[in-house]
Amino acid sequence: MNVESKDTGFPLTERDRLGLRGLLPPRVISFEHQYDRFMNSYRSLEKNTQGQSDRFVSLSKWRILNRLHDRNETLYYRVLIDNIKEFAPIIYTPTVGLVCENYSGLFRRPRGMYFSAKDKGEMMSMIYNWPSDQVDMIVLTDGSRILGLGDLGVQGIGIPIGKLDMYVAAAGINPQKILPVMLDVGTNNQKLLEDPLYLGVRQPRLEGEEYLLIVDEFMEAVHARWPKAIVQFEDFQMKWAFETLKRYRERFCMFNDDIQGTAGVALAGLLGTVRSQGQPLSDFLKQKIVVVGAGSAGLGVLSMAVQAVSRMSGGSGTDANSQFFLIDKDGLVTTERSNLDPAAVPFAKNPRDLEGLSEGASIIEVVKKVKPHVLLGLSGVGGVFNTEVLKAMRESVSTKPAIFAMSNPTMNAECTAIEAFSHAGENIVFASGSPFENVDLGNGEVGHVNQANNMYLFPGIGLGTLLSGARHITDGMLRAAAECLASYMTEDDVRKGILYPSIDCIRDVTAEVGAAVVCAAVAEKQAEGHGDVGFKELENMSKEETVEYVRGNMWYPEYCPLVHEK
Ligand SMILES: NC(=O)C1=CN([C@@H]2O[C@H](COP(=O)(O)OP(=O)(O)OC[C@H]3O[C@@H](n4cnc5c(N)ncnc54)[C@H](O)[C@@H]3O)[C@@H](O)[C@H]2O)C=CC1
Ligand SMILES: CC(=O)C(=O)O
Ligand SMILES: [Mg+2]
Repeated sequence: MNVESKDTGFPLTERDRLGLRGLLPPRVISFEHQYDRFMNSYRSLEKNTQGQSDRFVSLSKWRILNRLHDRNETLYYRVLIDNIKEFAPIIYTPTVGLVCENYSGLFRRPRGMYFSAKDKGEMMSMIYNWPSDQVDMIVLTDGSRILGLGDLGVQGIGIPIGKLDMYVAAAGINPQKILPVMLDVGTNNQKLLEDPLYLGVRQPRLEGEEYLLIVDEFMEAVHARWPKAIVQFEDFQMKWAFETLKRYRERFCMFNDDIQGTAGVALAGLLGTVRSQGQPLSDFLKQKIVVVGAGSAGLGVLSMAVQAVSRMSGGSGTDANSQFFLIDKDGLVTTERSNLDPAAVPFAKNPRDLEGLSEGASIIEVVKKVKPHVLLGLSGVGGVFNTEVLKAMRESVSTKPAIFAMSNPTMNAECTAIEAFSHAGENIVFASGSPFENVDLGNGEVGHVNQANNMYLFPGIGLGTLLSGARHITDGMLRAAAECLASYMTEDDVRKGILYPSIDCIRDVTAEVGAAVVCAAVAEKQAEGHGDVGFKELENMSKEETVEYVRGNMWYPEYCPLVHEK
C-alpha cells in the first residue's frame, strides 16, 4: 500500500518532513508531468509491441500498469479513471483472465491477503496483520471458477484485485480501505498442482464441512475487526456460491456478485431490449427468453427475471417462469432430469408443457422451436452460439432479437459480435460480457456492441450499502440497483440498441446506482447511517441530494500534503 507515494512529485518541504531529502532525484516533477510521462511510455510500449501476439501485448500493458500501481497508487488510479475505457480491458476482463492463468510466473510482489487451509485457527489474529485500520470493501474468492477459465487456485487473486480496482475507479472507494482476499483451500487443477512455480497450497480442495469451517472462520475474523466491511463473494463454483450466500446473507454484510450483480445487469439489459423494440415494459411478460448456462450466473439471472415478471403481473403469476427456457451442458432442463440440481428446480420445464421439445434438447432445437426474443449465454463455453444457432435466431418472433453472449473472458464468449451481426441479422441487439469493437455493417450503419458486465452494478451496490450503513444487502436494495441501471439510458439510445452507458460514464452510473441503493435501504429501514450522516439525515434527503451525498463521498486521486504520523 503506497497511496502516499508521490515518487518524484514530493515537494522539497515534504522531502524534509518525511526524511526523504537526498533519496530522490533533485527535480520536483508535477503530477501533470508525471501523468504525461507515464502516458508517453504507455504509448511507446504500444508502438513498440506492434505486430506481436495479442497475448504478449496485453500482458505487457498489464505489467506497465501494475508497476505504476506498485510505485504510485495515486497516479495509477488517476490514469485509470481518466482512461477507464482503454484500461478496463487490461485490469479487468479479458486481460485479468490471462493474468490469473499466468499469475505464479508473473508474481513479483503480493497484493491483498491470503488465507489458506493451513491457517485454520489463526485467522482472527492474521486479520490484524493488515496494515490499514479501516477496511470498507473486501472482494473474496476461493479461485474455484475464475471467469470461464475454471479452477485456478491461488492464481485467482487477480480477480479480487481487478474488481477492487473497479471499485476505486467507478465508486471512488479509497484504495486504503479496500482488501482483495484469496481463500486458498487447495485446487483440483492437476496442471497447477504439478507446476513448480505454483504459489498456492498443494492439495486438493477442501470439501464439505471442512471447507465451510474455513470460510466461517474468515468471515468471523473480518467481522470482528471491521464490523461494517462489505464482503463481495466472487468467482466461487456454483455449489459454494449458493451455499455461502444462503449461509451468510443474514449474518454479515455480503453479496455474491456472480449471482446477484450479474442478475441485475442482465435484467436491465432484458428490459432495455423490450424498450428497443418500441414496446412498453409490460411486454416483458410476453418475451421468450432462452438462458444457456445453469450455473451461479444463469440461475441468478433467471431468479431475478422471474421475480420481475411476478411483480409486473401483480404477483399473480404462479407460472411466472413459463416464458423462460433453461439449457445446461446436458441440454434443455426439464423435470424429467435425473439428479436435477435443487437450484435449477424452479426453472425446469414440465415436458407436458413442451410441444415438440424434450428433456436434453439441444440449443439449436430449442431456438428453432421457441423462436425466442432473447438468447442469453452464461455457459462459459466459447462459440456455443454457432453459425447454425445464430442463423436460427433470424426466425425469432421479435422484430429486434437480442443475443447476449455474457461469458468471459473473450475466448469464452458464446459468439463474437461480428458473428452475431453477420449470422443473426443486422437488426439484432447485441451484448457481451467482455468488450468487442462495434461492428461496421457496411452501409454506413454500425452494429452497437453493449458490454453486459456486472461492473455496471457491483460498485454501486457496494458504495450504496456502505453509505447507507445497512447491515445486510436485501433483495429490495439489489432490485433498486437494477432498476436504476435499466432506466439510465434515454429512449433514443435504447432505440439504437444501446442498452448500457459507455464505460466512460461509470462514475456517474455508480453514483446513481449507489443512491438508488441508499434510498432502498432507507425505505426498508435497513440504513443505519454512515459517519456523521445518520438515518434521519438520509431519510430527509431528496433523490437528488442522495446522489450528491454519494458523489461527495467518492475518493478522487490527487496529491495531498503529507505529514509524519505521530
Ligand atoms: N458478464 C458478466 O457480468 C458475467 C459473466 N459470467 C460468466 O458466466 C460464465 C458462467 O459462470 P457461472 O454461472 O458462475 O459458471 P458455472 O460453472 O456455475 O455454470 C456454467 C453452466 O454452463 C453450463 N454449460 C457448460 N457447457 C455448456 C454447453 N456446452 N452448453 C450449454 N450449457 C453449458 C453448465 O452445465 C453450467 O450450468 C463464466 O464464463 C463467467 O465468466 C459470470 C458472471 C458475470
Ligand atoms: C464478470 C464476472 O464477474 C465474471 O465473469 O465472473
Ligand atoms: Mg465473477
